[in-house]
Amino acid sequence: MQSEFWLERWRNQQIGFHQERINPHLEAHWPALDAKAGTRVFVPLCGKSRDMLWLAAQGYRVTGIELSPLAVEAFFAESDLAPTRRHQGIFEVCSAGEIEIFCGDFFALSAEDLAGVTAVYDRASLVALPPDMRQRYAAHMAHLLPPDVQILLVTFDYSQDEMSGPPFAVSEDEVHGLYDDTFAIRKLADLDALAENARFRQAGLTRLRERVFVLHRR
Ligand SMILES: C[S@@+](CC[C@H](N)C(=O)[O-])C[C@H]1O[C@@H](n2cnc3c(N)ncnc32)[C@H](O)[C@@H]1O
Repeated sequence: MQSEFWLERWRNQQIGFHQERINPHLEAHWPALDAKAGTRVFVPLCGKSRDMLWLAAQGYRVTGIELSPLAVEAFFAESDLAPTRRHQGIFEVCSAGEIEIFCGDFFALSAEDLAGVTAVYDRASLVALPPDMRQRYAAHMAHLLPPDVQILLVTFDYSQDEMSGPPFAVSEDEVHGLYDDTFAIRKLADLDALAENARFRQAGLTRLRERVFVLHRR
């Protein structure tokens, strides 16, 4: 999926994925990871997710990455935070308090950029990418992340024939195919999400599963 697709989405404010409330799966399942407060949590493809505020409030240092500068600016403005700016390699990094957001392409991050990360919160990131990019995403994630890292992964699954993504359908088998070599995977929740997602019903979906996994680095 081209970067321009997402930049355009943000320019046109087509951001139906954004949630005003903290994601309930994050609140419910974060304790399944034993990430120590004070350590660093990575939020890939973070948009302007308010979940970063929740993680910071739990005592973590939060590092996001987001392609769209509009999303990064909106995050800090809507959180009443005035970010400072620095350059790290090719990235502009905006930070305020315990939250920093790298503005740019996830695939350009290096392992040095994520040194010390103990946990990852991936909601609507894997499902934002088409199949070939999901392979690259999982491989890059495994390359980037330190040993002993854990991931809380939230995915959607439906019949891809009923709707073209994003969000793309990511099956349980695909999660295993992407990560089995590098992570031990445990499913924490498997929910019928159609009732509470009117926009997906209107798009024609007849089935929508939302799944939550915890992944531990092998
Ligand atoms: C479906 S949204 C999810 C945002 C966020 N995780 C949330 O829960 O609200 C996907 C986000 O990924 C960003 N994105 C897409 N490709 C990216 C890339 N290669 N590097 C960094 N960000 C990217 C998009 O701009 C968009 O904000």
